[in-house]
Amino acid sequence: MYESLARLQPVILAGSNSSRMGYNKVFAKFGGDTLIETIYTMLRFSFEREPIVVTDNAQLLKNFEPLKDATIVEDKYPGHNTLGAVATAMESSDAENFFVIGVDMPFLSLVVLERMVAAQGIASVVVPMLNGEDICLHAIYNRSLLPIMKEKIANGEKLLHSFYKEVSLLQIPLQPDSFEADIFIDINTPEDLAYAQEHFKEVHEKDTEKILIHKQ
Ligand SMILES: Nc1nc2c(ncn2[C@@H]2O[C@H](COP(=O)(O)OP(=O)(O)OP(=O)(O)O)[C@@H](O)[C@H]2O)c(=O)[nH]1
Repeated sequence: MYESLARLQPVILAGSNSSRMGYNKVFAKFGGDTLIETIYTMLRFSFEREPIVVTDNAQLLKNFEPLKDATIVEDKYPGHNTLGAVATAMESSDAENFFVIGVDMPFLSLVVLERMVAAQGIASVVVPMLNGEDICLHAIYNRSLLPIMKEKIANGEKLLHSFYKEVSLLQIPLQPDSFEADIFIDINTPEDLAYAQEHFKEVHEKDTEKILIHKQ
């Protein structure tokens, strides 16, 4: 089932602004662990390649015991946010395709992921789309994007989708109000965290076959 994910390089963006959360959300408690552990473990068990964690403070994460064996790289383009972080990941791995997820998105749908994986190779970005919005931090990026990303960085850009209009892009539409769409929660505030915690229980009860969660 997970065979098609084998070549993908999973990447967790774990920068630590967290201004809406009020504390570093990387360490927010989620499902008994922290968000970073939840995602890291989930990806480790689901992908063949070891996840790369990209952060603006590598030492902080290296000192965190549950990540002691993790590959943690520090942003090579500080101040260039998610755009710089993905470029950093590409420069730290020889992989062709990168599955990029934010540390604040603790669920993965196998159904959506399989659709994305099937589409990789057709376009240089494969991104789920919900209500007309691209979910940039749950998407697959091809290495061929690196030059345009670096060009954007040189021009002062920070946003990952700054180059979307200039490259081949495949959007995977999600049905609003569906179970699939429901798991695309990103956690920005304490209220989001409380909601996701509640949702976490529901997801467990509902459909663990289709959802990758860290519990094995
Ligand atoms: N490595 C890295 N990750 C980042 C950076 N900026 C944002 N991220 C990650 O990208 C994801 C989405 O970022 P935001 O939702 O804007 O999170 P944030 O900037 O920490 O939070 P706010 O300050 O509330 O906007 C989160 O997983 C962040 O950890 C960055 O400069 N470097």
